[in-house]
Amino acid sequence: MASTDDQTHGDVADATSSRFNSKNPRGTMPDARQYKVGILGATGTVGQRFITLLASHPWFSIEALGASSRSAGKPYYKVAKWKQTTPIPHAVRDMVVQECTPQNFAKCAIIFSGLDADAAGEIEADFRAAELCVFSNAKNYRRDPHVPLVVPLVNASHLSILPQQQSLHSPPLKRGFIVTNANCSTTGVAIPLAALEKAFGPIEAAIITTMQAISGAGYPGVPSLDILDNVVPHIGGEEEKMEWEILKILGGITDSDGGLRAFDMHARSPLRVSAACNRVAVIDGHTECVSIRFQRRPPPSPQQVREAMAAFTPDAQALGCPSAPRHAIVVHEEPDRPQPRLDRYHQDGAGVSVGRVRQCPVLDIKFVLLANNVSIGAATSSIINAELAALKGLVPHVGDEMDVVR
Ligand SMILES: NC(=O)C1=CN([C@@H]2O[C@H](COP(=O)(O)OP(=O)(O)OC[C@H]3O[C@@H](n4cnc5c(N)ncnc54)[C@H](OP(=O)(O)O)[C@@H]3O)[C@@H](O)[C@H]2O)C=CC1
Ligand SMILES: N[C@@H](CC(=O)OP(=O)(O)O)C(=O)O
Repeated sequence: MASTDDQTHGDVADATSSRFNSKNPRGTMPDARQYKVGILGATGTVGQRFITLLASHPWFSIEALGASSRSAGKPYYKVAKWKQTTPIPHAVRDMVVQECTPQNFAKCAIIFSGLDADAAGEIEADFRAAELCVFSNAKNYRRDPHVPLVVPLVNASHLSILPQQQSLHSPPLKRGFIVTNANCSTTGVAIPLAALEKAFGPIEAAIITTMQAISGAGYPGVPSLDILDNVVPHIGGEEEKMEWEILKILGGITDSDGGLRAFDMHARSPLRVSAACNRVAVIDGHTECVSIRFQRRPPPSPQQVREAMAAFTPDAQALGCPSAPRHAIVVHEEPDRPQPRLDRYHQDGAGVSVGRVRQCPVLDIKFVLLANNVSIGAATSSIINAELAALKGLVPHVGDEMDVVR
């Protein structure tokens, strides 16, 4: 079982828990220089979490903030409806919010995007075309055949498609790219599924029922009269995203006839996924009930599943990404865990909590998971993706020659 030695509970833990991976302690940088980063959608739910997490990041320093023209030109503290449990970091409080144009972010090596999907498509494409490295939370490019959809604790290897994305761009790019992370519910379930496929081989079927927090809908999100005392059994487009994104994330990359590399959508061992998504009256933290069937017969026992999940060590941890959780999956023995209120800020929301691992009388195994939708479901994943890209030499410092890094 994963140790819970560093476990802390409740919202206060957000401000106090030890954040950075001890394998790569604070201050250890790939090349002793900080990367300047910009945040698009900085005033929103995900943008605020970016700011909180990046304020003390050992490699990244916040250089510029962007949002809509409603906010541009004004000091950050005046336009952000700040909902984090810690104050706005001093260094960004008075920063003037910019329009989201590449010129305003020219000093940045890395761009984190928490843009509303209605705006993200065009803006992120413009930033990539301006040779900026974009790490996006928006759904717009997740299905692009040359854009990696990376859950950093699962498929960091998909970053290897980036040179192809750059060479196919018109005109070809030297440093700009887009990396997306997944839908928040997708991210939560992809991590234990990846752990189990690594230990026991292909999973054939997954049936997932989500109970998703209000913050998943951004701010101000779902009206209180719709969600208080209620469960809403529909989140537009969510089920389709989960059923599709899991296949891209858990699939590999193959070489096709034309010499182009392509995502194989878990095609060699087809996985069928059914998702049912519900909005519940929880502020942060998506809970998911998952039943799975393995290809292998006989399937692993619940105890073997618990042990495999607790032992799962993703590349991001082994490589020393500072924001990777110490335990990718924390396995609970208590029959009433995980719970959003108790478990969502464990490890600063960077891991997944799993409990109630038991036999499923219809498929093989069932369990419950909890993932912080705004942290590992959004901002934390983008940040670890950028750490991975930096470690792999894919993110040059502004002003560096590209042959230094490739
Ligand atoms: N919340 C979550 O749990 C998750 C969210 N996501 C995705 O992350 C993205 C951000 O979500 P979230 O933070 O919840 O959304 P919010 O609605 O809270 O924030 C949206 C942000 O986008 C900015 N924005 C809106 N329109 C424009 C525009 N035309 N030009 C420039 N900026 C604009 C807003 O700026 P302003 O304040 O000026 O209006 C704000 O900063 C979305 O794409 C969402 O789907 C992904 C996973 C999880
Ligand atoms: N739809 C998710 C959050 C989200 O914005 O997802 P996506 O980035 O896939 O649109 C939720 O409501 O909880």
